[in-house]
Amino acid sequence: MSLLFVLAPQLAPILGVLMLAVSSLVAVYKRSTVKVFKAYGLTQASIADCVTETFSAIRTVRSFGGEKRQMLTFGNQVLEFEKSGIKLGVFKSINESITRVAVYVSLLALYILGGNKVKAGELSVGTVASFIGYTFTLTFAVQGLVNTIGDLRGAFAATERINSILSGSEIDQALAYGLEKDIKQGLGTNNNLKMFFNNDPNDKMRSQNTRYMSSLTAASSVRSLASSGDICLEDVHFSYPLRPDVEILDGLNLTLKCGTVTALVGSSGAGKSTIVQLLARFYEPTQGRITVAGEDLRTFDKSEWARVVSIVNQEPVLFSVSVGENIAYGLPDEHVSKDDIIAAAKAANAHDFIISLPEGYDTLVGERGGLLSGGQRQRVAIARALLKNAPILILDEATSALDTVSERLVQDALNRLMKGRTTLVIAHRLSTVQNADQIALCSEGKIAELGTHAELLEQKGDYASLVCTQRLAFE
Ligand SMILES: Nc1ncnc2c1ncn2[C@@H]1O[C@H](COP(=O)(O)OP(=O)(O)OP(=O)(O)O)[C@@H](O)[C@H]1O
Repeated sequence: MSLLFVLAPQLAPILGVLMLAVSSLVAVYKRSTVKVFKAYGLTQASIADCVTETFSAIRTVRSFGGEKRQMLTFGNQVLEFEKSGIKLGVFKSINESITRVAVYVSLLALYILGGNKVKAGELSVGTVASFIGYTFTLTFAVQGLVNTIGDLRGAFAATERINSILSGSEIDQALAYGLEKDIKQGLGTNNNLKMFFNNDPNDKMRSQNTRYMSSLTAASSVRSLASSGDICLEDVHFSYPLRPDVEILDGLNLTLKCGTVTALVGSSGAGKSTIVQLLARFYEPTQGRITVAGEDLRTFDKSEWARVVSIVNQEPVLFSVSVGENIAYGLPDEHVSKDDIIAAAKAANAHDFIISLPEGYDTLVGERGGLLSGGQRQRVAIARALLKNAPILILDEATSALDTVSERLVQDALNRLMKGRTTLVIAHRLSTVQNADQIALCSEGKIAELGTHAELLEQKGDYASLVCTQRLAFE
């Protein structure tokens, strides 16, 4: 810049005007495109959301014949995206045109003025030529800056959306810092993981984390407590964060004796799945506590707790990798040998169907395991749970969606899985829970009846009526 002033003090004011014009245009450009870029980013994100949601719940969509509705929603979003894209394009081209016109008009003025000065003998041709050369370079640099600022707008709009999601949820210390500790142990040279932790600017938060982590029960104790102690839900109250005024559990007490099977029954909406979510620590009780061998679960870090609890759901989620890799996912942080995978698959009654697949254990299972039948998916999930070998097992309506043959194979595999573990089974079909060591009937957020099948039948209470209703339904 100073070189330019030395070269041509007379032309510098023109350059100043030129720079001022371009800078003003940059400022105007920045302000005018914020909203348009934001709308463009949002419509793009909503298309992605729609696709992810549809494909992750494709069975539900199909079972309701919802394809047309999903296609309409997707089509509307594409049109919205097209509209906002065109609007953005128009904005970009108007701004680009104005910027270019301003630049070239300024250059024209420069040529005229420079030419006149040369003609009058005030400046040499060389000076004017170098001046114009520098001005060109500067102009293109400013234009590049304008374009970069344009791209940054899009990035800012996306960042704002991410921040609005992050700021809406509090950090779950038991999960976040347990996870951080876990990942740090395995960081090694993995730069993909390192980038999550290198830039923590908040030292205060870090010292809180350290205090929090040091108050946790040691990892080795978690497994031994879970393997040897009863699990007690003591006066547990719970409301979901999105409906804090509705009490789902209202002073619930229940003991799951170590190494035995407890069946949880009750009408729809009674709170059975909520109990599972609390045991898995997806949520914490709003009042009361859950203990294992007398230790409050909140003193365990969540990743340690996750290692000692296996959950097998009615609709197990498989990943779109091979069958073998899905089974090995039972121990995600370890190298699992092929022999261990096969042993788990055999115990889960899954080996025979797996070896009949086109590529055996290397066969890909498709998106969410969609290339396998419901019973096959469950047996793969059971093999995964067997490999995990967790002392606590939760079966959430694991056999209710199967035909008789599949159900027998799955039930057989489950019996093997349940052996020696503290198990909680949720099943609507009472025939599947009759052999449990105890049956708990959940009603209005409490355990209303507790005992063996025979004891509860004798009580002639709600459980007895449920059994009666289901018998009638089967007759
Ligand atoms: N994430 C949530 N946010 C708010 N309320 C919820 C949430 N999940 C469940 N509920 C409510 O909590 C209550 C208990 O639900 P829960 O799923 O525990 O019942 P359930 O006994 O397992 O029912 P089902 O046998 O039909 O699965 C229901 O009234 C339900 O509407």
